[in-house]
Amino acid sequence: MAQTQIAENQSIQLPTLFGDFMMKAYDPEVLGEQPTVVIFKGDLQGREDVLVRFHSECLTGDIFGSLRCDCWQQLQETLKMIHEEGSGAVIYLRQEGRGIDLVNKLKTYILQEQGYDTVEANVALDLPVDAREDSACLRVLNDLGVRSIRLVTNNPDKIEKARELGIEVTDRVEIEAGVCDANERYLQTKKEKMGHFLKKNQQEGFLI
Ligand SMILES: Nc1nc2c(ncn2[C@@H]2O[C@H](COP(=O)(O)OP(=O)(O)OP(=O)(O)O)[C@@H](O)[C@H]2O)c(=O)[nH]1
Ligand SMILES: [Zn+2]
Repeated sequence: MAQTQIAENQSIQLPTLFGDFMMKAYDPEVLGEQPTVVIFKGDLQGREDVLVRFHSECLTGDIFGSLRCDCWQQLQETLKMIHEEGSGAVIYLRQEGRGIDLVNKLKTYILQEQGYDTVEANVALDLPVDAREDSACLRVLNDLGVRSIRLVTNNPDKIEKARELGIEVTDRVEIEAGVCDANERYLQTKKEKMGHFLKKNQQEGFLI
């Protein structure tokens, strides 16, 4: 007979293309929002310097493999890194379009097709350039018992926001993946206008 008593917030096993992981979903704190998800490996209770990525939802990239951005490649690369290291976590935040939502992101894509860059397109539509709020990360890290993290990101703002939340970030792990024709301008804009630590480009190997 199956055990029907399910402990609150229990993790499930998630075998993936990248190895065996565990997964948990958290009820949203705000009604109507999507649950934050964590996919992780290893017993992280009390651990320091855990490899962690805060990954912002990107339906076009994460689900359909869009090459307009680098999200899908970053997600895959991080899961591979965690698997190789034997422990770590990806906190999947429901912040589609850097928090402006999918419909608005697609509107910005229409402007980008007319020549606007990713920042200009948001501004032209009177949308914030970055509307993300990361407090869910603290909730997840506390739940897993993680003491400090090595954050997988190229975004300096993410590190600063994490520290403001009280998360101890001991190091940054760079994650450059999947530069191609379709996302080169997007990456260049992240580097020039948002200060991302990005080096590579597809021809010369490095962004200028
Ligand atoms: N508004 C907007 N959002 C986008 C666009 N392209 C991708 N995104 C969203 O951007 C988010 C990912 O953020 P990025 O700026 O690519 O990277 P980051 O997460 O800040 O930094 P990394 O940790 O280095 O990946 C996802 O939520 C995507 O849906 C775009 O052209 N406009
Ligand atoms: Zn994306």
